[in-house]
Amino acid sequence: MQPVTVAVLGIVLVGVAVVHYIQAFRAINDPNGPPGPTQYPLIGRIHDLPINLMWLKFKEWADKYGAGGLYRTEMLGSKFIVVTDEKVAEDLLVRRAKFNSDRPVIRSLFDSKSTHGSMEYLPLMGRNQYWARQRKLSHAYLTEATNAHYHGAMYFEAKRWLARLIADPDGFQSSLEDMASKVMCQLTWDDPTLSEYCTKSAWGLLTQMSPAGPITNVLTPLWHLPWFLNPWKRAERKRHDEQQAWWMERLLSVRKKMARGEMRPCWTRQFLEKTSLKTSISGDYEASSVIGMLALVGIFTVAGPLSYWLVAMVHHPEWQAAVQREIDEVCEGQLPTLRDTPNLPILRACIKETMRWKPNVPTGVAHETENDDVYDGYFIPKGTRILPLDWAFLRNPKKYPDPESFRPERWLKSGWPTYQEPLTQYPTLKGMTSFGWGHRQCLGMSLTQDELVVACGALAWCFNLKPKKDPATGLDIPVPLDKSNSLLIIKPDPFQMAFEPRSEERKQEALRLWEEAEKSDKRQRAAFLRAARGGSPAELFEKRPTRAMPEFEALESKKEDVVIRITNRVNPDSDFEFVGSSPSTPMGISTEAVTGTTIAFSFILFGNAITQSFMGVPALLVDFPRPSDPNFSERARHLGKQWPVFWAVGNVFFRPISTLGIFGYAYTAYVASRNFSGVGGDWRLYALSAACHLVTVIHSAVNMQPLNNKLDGLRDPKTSGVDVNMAEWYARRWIKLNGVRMAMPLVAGGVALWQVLGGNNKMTA
Ligand code: HEM
Repeated sequence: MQPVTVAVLGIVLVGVAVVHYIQAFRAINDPNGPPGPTQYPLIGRIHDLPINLMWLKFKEWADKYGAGGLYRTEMLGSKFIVVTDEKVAEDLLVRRAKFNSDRPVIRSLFDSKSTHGSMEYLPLMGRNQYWARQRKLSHAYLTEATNAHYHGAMYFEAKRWLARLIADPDGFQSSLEDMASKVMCQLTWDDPTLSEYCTKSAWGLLTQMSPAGPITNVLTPLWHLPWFLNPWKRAERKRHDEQQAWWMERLLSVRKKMARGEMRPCWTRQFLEKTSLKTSISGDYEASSVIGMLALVGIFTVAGPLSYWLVAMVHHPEWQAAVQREIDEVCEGQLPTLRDTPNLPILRACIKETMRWKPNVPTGVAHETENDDVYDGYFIPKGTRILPLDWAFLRNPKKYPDPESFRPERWLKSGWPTYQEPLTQYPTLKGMTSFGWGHRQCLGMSLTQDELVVACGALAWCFNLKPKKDPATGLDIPVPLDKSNSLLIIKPDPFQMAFEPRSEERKQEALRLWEEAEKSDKRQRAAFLRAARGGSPAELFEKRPTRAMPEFEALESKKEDVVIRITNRVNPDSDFEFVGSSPSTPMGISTEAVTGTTIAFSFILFGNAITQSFMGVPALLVDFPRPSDPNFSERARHLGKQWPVFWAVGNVFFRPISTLGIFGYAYTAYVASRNFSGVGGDWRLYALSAACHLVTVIHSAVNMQPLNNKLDGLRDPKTSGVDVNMAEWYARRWIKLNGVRMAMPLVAGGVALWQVLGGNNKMTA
């Protein structure tokens, strides 16, 4: 090629690229679209959005572009509407919740939205069937626990924490998280000793899902590198598999203890004993995930505000003193309990102000739109992420004058825009913007408020929270106000402070309370075990039917992003040990729907066969003459004419549904054999049901059809060659053979129904 030609081609190509770029630039910065920082094609605004303290940059843009309550931005092709005003959030996320309640994909998790049925992370799921049923279950369990004051778990753990702070004040940050974790481990598995691993596991998931976690959450294309070049995917596979195995091990261990009558009440027992019989939760895998996820989500969410409470109290000794005075007066020297909550408005105001001042999910959690929409004249395309920027809501100077300062009086004194009466009820954390919006609003609001009242109340009762003195200089070591990690749920960076018991008497009282609580707990546990082993109360808890759940065996699925392949043998001494499982149903088909429909088919076929054998054919044979009777030939011909009418429905309708029965039961057998979620039971019995339908179909074709032809042929014996004298015999033979078409669907449907209702499990329990 001539150099001139090359040059011309080069210029043309560059020209085309420039024109495309300009067009893309104009499109992305459409002057009729929502306001926002200038976007660049492909990258959007990724280049100047810092990974650290990202919400501050979002707020800076909010101040510049968000006067109308929202602005838009883009990151590597993902469109964002950042909402900066509560009213707009209300419009978009509550009033239009029907189509604005989906979640965006989190790239560095496998199937974060559960699109392919992984069913693992309720708060991250798309708006699908798994989310709906898990949300319902979580809501029910949390409400019940709230009403029962968490069965004393919070009081118990708060006392333990006070004793730990007295013994090791410098370890306060880890004992604080451990306290929150122990509360959740008690509620979920009645086992506070699991807290350490649970916290570690929560940390792993939180990091993995945060934009400031693995780079693949920001530079998403990296996630798609081949496995051998992809350290992020390999690391996530390991983390994920360990977490799922651990959750599953928890459930199996509860079931084992239940079998011995040794399991005290907790959510997992509640599920296995009661909920599993009536819920649509698909099985062990899903149950272990929803309960495990609840345990995880309740750790850092509560630990964050609790850490900031310490910061607030150290910086505001005047409010600390006010809280202490209130508690001393209201509780008359006792540790505060949840019954005191209405009488502790200053405590609640300081807790709420802490959460306003230092929100621990500062960016909010993104929703994703499922429809194209127009809001306030702006077009919002389907698939846009809507980010309710909590940092901006809580720093709105109109609603929160002097927003940067810690001012609990804004909740306590009339004249402040946020003041609300009665003070026995307000201030309350419930309904705060920090807990999100619409159909996805947080389910842990009551738990958070209650745990913070108990824990912060206990701290104020026992300690003066102060800066720590530097032993070298004798000066206060500063407690920073603006240092935190940058994960989705934040907490302050490690800092030092002092926990000074308010008096020697209080200190001794705190130690005594813990000693007493610990002894009483041990006594109760021992008494429960004794009763269980003695046989009587155990019967209250065991030998109840639990829903049939398949045991687990190795499985691999081809779809890398969906498969849950648990490879480590977590519990070698368990009867229930397993090496793998998959949560999803093949091709996303609901097994329960298939099995239910197939069982219905079986019983329809059974009903049809009964009608034919005991009504239909006998009716045709009423007063059938003998062959010697002069009317015989005419009557036989008549039978031949009636027969196709009688049998047509069988051919057109019942034979195809009998065939569908084979496929339906075969599918269920396959699902049960591979431990996909869905109905429980023994796959061999479902295979037996499929075989019954197969027998029916073959029997119909081989034995019944020739008789049909003969009966049909009675219409015109001369051409068909049928022996007319045999007319009644053919019909009676047909009735006899039809017995198989009655028995087989009955066996198939009966066995399958029995399995679905958990009968098979009762035998093995
Ligand atoms: C200070 C404490 C907490 C804060 C600030 C918080 C915040 C949030 C936020 C922002 C969301 C997403 C809302 C949305 O998408 O609009 C959420 C969802 C959720 N939270 Fe919390 N949360 C807290 C404590 C808890 C606790 C203690 C639990 C339970 C033990 C909990 C359970 C959940 C669940 C299950 C969801 C998912 C709801 C869904 O997707 O349908 N949260 N939370």
